[in-house]
Amino acid sequence: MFDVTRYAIAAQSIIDAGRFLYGQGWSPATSSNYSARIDDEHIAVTVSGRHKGQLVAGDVMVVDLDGNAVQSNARSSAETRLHTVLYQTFPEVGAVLHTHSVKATVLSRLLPAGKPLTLQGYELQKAFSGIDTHEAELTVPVFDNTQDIAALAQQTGDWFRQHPDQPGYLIRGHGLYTWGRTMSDCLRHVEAFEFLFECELETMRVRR
Ligand SMILES: CSCCC(=O)C(=O)COP(=O)(O)O
Ligand SMILES: [Zn+2]
Repeated sequence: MFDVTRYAIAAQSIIDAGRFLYGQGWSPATSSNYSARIDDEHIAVTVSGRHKGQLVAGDVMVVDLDGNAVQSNARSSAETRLHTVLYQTFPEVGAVLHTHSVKATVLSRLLPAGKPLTLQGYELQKAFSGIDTHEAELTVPVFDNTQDIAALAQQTGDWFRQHPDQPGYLIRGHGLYTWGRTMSDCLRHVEAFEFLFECELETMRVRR
């Protein structure tokens, strides 16, 4: 069982995040999925296929950390396991956001296969929790897109267990996953990534 008040707070944070992310153009149409922790065993997560700019309470449901629906007949996000693996791996994670922006999608397609995106020298890197200098090196792995979400969950879990300080990853031609202790930390991380992706794309354009 889960606490209903905690669920309501988590669901509202997801609804609000959807309005913001859709408004920025980072979660068009039914793309993207969002979650927020309720307790050690449960998260609130978006129902699959819902428009993320128009979320209402019925578009958010509860799953356990194995991705099983709790007190709901709805189908949770097709990518639920990409969320649960992060909550299982990092007990301090309180929210996970997956977005489908143009910049994340284009940049992930331009990066050479098998190489992560390395970010260094940007003052804005300090927007990420735990980073206090532009000299820090952020490594953003790029996983190939797949419809085999269980396999991708395994891959991402394995990578982040080895790199627990890195705040997100790209899926090629698909989008961004990032997380934080709170929903507002997580939203800040999405914004920071978007700024940095734009800088990287602009740098590539100028260097061509
Ligand atoms: C229309 S986008 C294709 C699915 C996807 O990548 C996504 O983020 C949304 O899937 P969900 O099942 O969470 O609605
Ligand atoms: Zn997606």
